[in-house]
Amino acid sequence: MSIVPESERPNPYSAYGAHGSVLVLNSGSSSLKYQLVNPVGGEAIAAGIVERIGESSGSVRHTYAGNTTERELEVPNHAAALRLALGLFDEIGPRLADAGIHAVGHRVVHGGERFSRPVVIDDDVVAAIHELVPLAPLHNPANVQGIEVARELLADVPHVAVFDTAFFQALPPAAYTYAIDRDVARAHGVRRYGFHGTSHQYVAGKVARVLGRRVQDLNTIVLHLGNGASASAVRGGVPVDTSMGLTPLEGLVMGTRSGDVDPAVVFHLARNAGMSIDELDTLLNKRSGVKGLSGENDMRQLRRLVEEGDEDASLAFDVYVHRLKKYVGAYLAVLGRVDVVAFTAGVGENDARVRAAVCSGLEGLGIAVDEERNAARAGEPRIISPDWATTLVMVVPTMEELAIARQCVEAVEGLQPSAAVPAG
Ligand SMILES: Nc1ncnc2c1ncn2[C@@H]1O[C@H](COP(=O)(O)OP(=O)(O)O)[C@@H](O)[C@H]1O
Ligand SMILES: CC(=O)OP(=O)(O)O
Ligand SMILES: [Mg+2]
Repeated sequence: MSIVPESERPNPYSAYGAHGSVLVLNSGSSSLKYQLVNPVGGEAIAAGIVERIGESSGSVRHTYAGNTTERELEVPNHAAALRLALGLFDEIGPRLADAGIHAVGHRVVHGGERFSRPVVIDDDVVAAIHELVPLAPLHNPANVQGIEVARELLADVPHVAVFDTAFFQALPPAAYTYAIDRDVARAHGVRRYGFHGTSHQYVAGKVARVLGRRVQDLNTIVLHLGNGASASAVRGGVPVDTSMGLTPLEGLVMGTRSGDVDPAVVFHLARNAGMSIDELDTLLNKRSGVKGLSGENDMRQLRRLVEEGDEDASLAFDVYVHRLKKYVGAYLAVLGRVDVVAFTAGVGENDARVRAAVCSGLEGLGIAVDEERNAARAGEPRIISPDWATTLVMVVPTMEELAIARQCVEAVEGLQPSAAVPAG
């Protein structure tokens, strides 16, 4: 299989021609990323990020027409962050009133069992997202704040919620069920939901599109390696397993999150270290992962420490890679046949060393990376495995904002969702 040139790929979204731009808002636990996107061509018209929300020294960066404006300032909460961002559109451009905004798309992290596709937001949807706060205490409160302020400031356009969990609502019961007392589990919504679904779905679809294949014919392992990180096994466009669970804590080792641990670690520390539930939550979500092991959560800094011979950093890197390799092996077994392993997100797209380490030793399974192809840098999807490999290893930049923008148009227009259509 090889890459089909962009000019020869049909654009299934050209029918969206009439729909102007979509403002996409992605509220994280301490940041707000935003992008004004053209859903047809896919380009970002303007983009920005507000960081360190709730801390004493926050910052904002806004890019429009090739110019980037940066400011340091205190941003007390997500509502203030959004007012700040929208103010920058009017100050620096493009003016919101002139931007042809067709809809506002909100990334919502937890949609529970209720939402398996994007929905146009009304008061009932806001209440439902609020009800899911206990399942996503780090993410859903910020999402609700973002939605409330955006609906107030951009009252004339439809707002759409696009859920990280939606794609994974198609997981089979064997993959989403925890083997615990079924009555307790049902009463409290305890099951695996999966996250980063917009990215996993986009990348699985994009792989098919750039290879000129039907997504229905491909089995793909997607490795979304950002600050949060997750793996998925996708058979014919449908997810059959993923590494995150009830919350985005399970699975891979992440920047600050532990990923899989024996749940008895929690009981042990509660009983013997006197730690409270909130302290344990903070320990596993914010003081663990590669940061917990090395002091650094940013992969670039971690790699610098490894190169300086820091032993803690080396162990952190090895633990990170070991966990990833285990998930690749597990998903090979789940899928039976794997056509593509696709790396995406900040680490997956940029860190050749991580990709090489994850694939090393897998030659017997038909998986390998070619050193030269792996080292090449490009913003486009590409193949990095050698010609002899039976599984393609690819780097596929994720475009969550574009995927959200397109799902927004589909929800507003009542179009067939693009779930099975190769996106992008
Ligand atoms: N050139 C690079 N090499 C290695 N890691 C990188 C590089 N650029 C970004 N990253 C890593 O990507 C991560 C952030 O990825 P991103 O997908 O933006 O995450 P999130 O959306 O969760 O904030 C950081 O850990 C950062 O270290
Ligand atoms: C769900 C999740 O982990 O999101 P993020 O990677 O943005 O923290
Ligand atoms: Mg991300």
